[in-house]
Amino acid sequence: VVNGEDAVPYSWPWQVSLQYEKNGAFHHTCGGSLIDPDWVITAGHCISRSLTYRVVLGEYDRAEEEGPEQVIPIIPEDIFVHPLWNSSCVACGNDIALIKLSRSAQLGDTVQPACLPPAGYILPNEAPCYISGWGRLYTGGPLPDMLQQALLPVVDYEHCSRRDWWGSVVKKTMVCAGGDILSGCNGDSGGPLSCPAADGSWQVHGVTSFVSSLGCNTVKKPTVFTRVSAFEDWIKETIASH
Ligand SMILES: C[C@H](NC(=O)[C@H](CCCC[NH3+])NC(=O)C(F)(F)F)C(=O)Nc1ccc(C(F)(F)F)cc1
Repeated sequence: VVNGEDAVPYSWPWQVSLQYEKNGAFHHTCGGSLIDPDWVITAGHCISRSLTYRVVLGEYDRAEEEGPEQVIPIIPEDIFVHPLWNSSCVACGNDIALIKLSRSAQLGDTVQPACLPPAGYILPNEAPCYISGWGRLYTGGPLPDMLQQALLPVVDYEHCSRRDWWGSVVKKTMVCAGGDILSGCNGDSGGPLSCPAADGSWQVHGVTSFVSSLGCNTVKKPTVFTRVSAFEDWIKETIASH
């Protein structure tokens, strides 16, 4: 997250760190969101078939064992990347994946699932949402230890698809947010765009998908998220059948 701030510890209790194993050690590669005690939603581009993954829940400072962490291994067959995701076409969308945990998350003060938005729901322009993650603090910069957050106002499709904004790269199955000095950055992929609902709950409206290859916080290139409300049937189907 570029130009964000340290989150209040455990204030985004659905935020997870998706980590892959390399030479016996695990490394943060993406964010994700707990949406059910057994299921995490992340980005399709976060998954590669050849890697072994684990999920860490109740994480805050990646450099410290603080106590609430729950480290849960992932069985490769329990990763469901959207069938239409094409890794050579991030602009085509469908950048979404579901991960079934090998054991249920223990819910409490530091680990809670987020709600899903109503199917088909479209956020209005300027709606206030938050991005969170352990992605780079600036383009090419380091990964932070503490979870970062930033308030990113939604940029509706009409604005986001303007020629000098994302143009035809952005699709209606995506959500744009931010667009000036605040943005997501590499390593925030797969994490949540969390927006407050009228009833006081938080809904995960976006899965962090891409930023400009010119730089994370490029003016008129807001961070682009997979629009979760466009994939509710697939989410429900996948969870119901596994
Ligand atoms: C460096 C930058 N990386 C990204 O945006 C990667 C996703 C990369 C997926 C493709 N391998 N996502 C992130 O860094 C995220 F944290 F912001 F989500 C990038 O490649 N951006 C980008 C590439 C192509 C297109 C376009 F669709 F236009 F071709 C748009 C953005």
